[in-house]
Amino acid sequence: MQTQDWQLEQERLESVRSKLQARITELEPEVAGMRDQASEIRKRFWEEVTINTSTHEDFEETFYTINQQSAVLAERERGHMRLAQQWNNMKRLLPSPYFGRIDFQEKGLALPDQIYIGVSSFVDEDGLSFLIYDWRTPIASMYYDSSPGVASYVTPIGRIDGTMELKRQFQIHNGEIRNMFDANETIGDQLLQQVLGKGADSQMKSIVATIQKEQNAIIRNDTSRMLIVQGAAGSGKTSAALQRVAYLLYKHRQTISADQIVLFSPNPMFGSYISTVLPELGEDNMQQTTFQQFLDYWLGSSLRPEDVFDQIEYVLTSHGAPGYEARLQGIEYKASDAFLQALQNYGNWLGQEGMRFNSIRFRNRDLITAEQMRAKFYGYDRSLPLLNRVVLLQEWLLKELASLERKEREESWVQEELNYLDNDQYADIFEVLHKDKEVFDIAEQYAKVREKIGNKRREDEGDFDFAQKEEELLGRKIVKERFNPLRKGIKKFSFVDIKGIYGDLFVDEAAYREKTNATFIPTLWPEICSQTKESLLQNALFHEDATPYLYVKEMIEGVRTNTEIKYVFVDEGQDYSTFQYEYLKKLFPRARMTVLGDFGQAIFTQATNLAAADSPLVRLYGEAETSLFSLVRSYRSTKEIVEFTRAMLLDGDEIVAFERKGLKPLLTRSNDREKLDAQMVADIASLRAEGFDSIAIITKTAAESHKAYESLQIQGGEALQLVTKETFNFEKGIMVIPVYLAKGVEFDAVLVYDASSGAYGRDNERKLLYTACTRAMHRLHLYMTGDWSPFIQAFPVDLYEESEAYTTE
Ligand SMILES: Nc1ncnc2c1ncn2[C@@H]1O[C@H](COP(=O)(O)OP(=O)(O)OP(=O)(O)O)[C@@H](O)[C@H]1O
Repeated sequence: MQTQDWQLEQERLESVRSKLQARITELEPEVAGMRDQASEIRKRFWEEVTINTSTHEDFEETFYTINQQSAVLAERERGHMRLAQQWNNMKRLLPSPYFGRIDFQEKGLALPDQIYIGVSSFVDEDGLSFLIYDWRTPIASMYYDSSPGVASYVTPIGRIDGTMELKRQFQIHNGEIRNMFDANETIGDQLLQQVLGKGADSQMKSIVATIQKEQNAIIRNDTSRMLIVQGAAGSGKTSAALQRVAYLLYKHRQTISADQIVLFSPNPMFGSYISTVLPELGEDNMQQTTFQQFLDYWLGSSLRPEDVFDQIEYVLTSHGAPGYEARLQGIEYKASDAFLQALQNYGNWLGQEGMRFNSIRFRNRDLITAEQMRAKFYGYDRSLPLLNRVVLLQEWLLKELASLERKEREESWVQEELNYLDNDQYADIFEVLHKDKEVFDIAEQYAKVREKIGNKRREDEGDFDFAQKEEELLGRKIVKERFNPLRKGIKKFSFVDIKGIYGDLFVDEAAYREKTNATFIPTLWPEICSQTKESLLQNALFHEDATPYLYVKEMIEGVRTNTEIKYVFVDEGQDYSTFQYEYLKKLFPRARMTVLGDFGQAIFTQATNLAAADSPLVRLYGEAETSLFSLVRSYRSTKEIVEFTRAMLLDGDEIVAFERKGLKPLLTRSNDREKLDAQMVADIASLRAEGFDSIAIITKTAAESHKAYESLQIQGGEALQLVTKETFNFEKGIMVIPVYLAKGVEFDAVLVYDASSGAYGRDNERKLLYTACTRAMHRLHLYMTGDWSPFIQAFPVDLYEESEAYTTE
């Protein structure tokens, strides 16, 4: 790079920075002023309006004044937000205003444009010349998509053709150009090398300066209803997803806001890991949740749904336990398309027979029996959908209940309860009654009606037996209060016995076949049935039953929907079953979906292959509305680690390593676990000394994490953090973590605690080991006593180094 170029760029940088600084200083009082104004209006809101409701006209006038005042307030607040956002953007730009430049000669124009690209736009005083272009503008897409030469970009009014004459990358810190490269490649590897060579952080970073072409296509795709990304470990799926959120928020800033986007993440800790990316880009965070939180919310009060982590812990630790094989078959079947179809058929069957209801009981007797409900329900027109009939039944029940409530007032317990009211309670209710104008009106009306019906002269005030009437009213009130929970229950459909209806699926094979028309039934069905019933009996739900249960519940009670959400993102999408996707589709009917995942990391039994030709995901919205992207280049790990890890997968050949050099993975064995633990502690110390701050000891299960944590401490391991499913914050340091909780995150160095054939020998453990090893950015160590996992034994020996544990106690 010419010194002169460098100097010119530094001068331009200084000029842009001083303009930024000047604008920030200029806006500062305005921003503060608007804030004060808005809060002043808010404070004086009620002083400005006179509430007058004496006549209809006064009321209307009051109403309009309030509306007007709130419109003024809202406008000021919007103005303040816009200004504050501009101001914040400029402050964010100041230390490093841009990271890229392209010179673009548009066809037909005389001179090329210099386009500088940063995290947001900045326009010169003339209001026309862009000193910095936001990375999300159409013109900036060329920076990611094209190399110098013929280039074009698409705007809302059509395609613009021309030639890219220069493409330059910058690393700018605190107003100084630290590095500058002219790139021939789409995005020069040099800069990416530097970025990827850095240490892991407890928070993910934005990648806008080095987005790769194939990632850019995902970020900017705005046509598909369903966008599926299958990508190797470390290929930037999560990164692409987050920059995509920022892109959508920019492109649709007039119509959508961050809270209309929801991201499903694999565990709560992951939420903390990615929480700073969007704010770093000047955008608000989208909503974040886990599927588990959803299940707990919708099922939690009536049943205890097992969480996915307990399920996987069972799968990984209970081999050979009674019922294990059946449970495994059950997990697989209950996540399948076949079961979904069976439940839909079950819905039709229930339309004709077999609905179960809960009697409505009061004071130890049935007010309305399940039998009455069944008769009523099947008395409705059978061509009506199940759901409509349930609603009709609900309406009928509410009416019935109202008349039963009236009758109940005559029951002796009401009088008894009145007698038992102590003086204070009586006085309280009495007082309330007196204050309650409505109740007086009722008493008054009651008197009038009596007068009419009985054709009797209305008693004088003095004749009116207030004591008696009030006692009646008290009685009513008591019954009403007691009936309230029943009413609420009916409104919440508690008269439908969902538990019984779901349980009826698991009686025996013949019944199941009859109710569902199922053609395929797992071989261990009788055992699956007894396990499921047993768990329901204890008011618990296996994880694999939770979503199907919810599906049946909603088939009968109606689907809860959220029409506000416009985009749904599912990270680690391979871990969701067909059911879960069907459920998400129903829950968010107006949303577009982006699903990112890696079948190579499908460690849960209910996995979905995102990219398979018959993937249920493609069927969800249909092929025409679905786009499938594939990312094969792995950015996280060094070349040596990628070459080692991809050899674990059956189809790992297509994974491409990014050219970043490091040490080969190190395999350490010993016959003595204590000695091995001592070796691990010594290795951790030397990794720390080399400057690696984030180190994970990855175990297969939570149980093994506890054991490892304790024995490493005994061997002198200090400052270890034990990560469990309850850990919400991802912190830098040395952590002991089960592999399924380390999904999606990364560490400078990974130490696999036990890579023996005992730990990772079965076929379903291959992907677990792959997931564990692919968390490593710079160093990977594996330890074991006994024999190496067969997935490692099969490797060519030049993929790793070997050593014996040498430390002695
Ligand atoms: N274009 C890029 N520029 C710089 N860094 C990148 C780029 N793409 C990915 N990375 C980095 O690579 C690492 C892995 O990215 P990310 O976590 O998004 O991958 P992933 O596909 O979601 O991985 P996994 O499936 O293993 O969870 C991160 O450190 C990320 O910052």
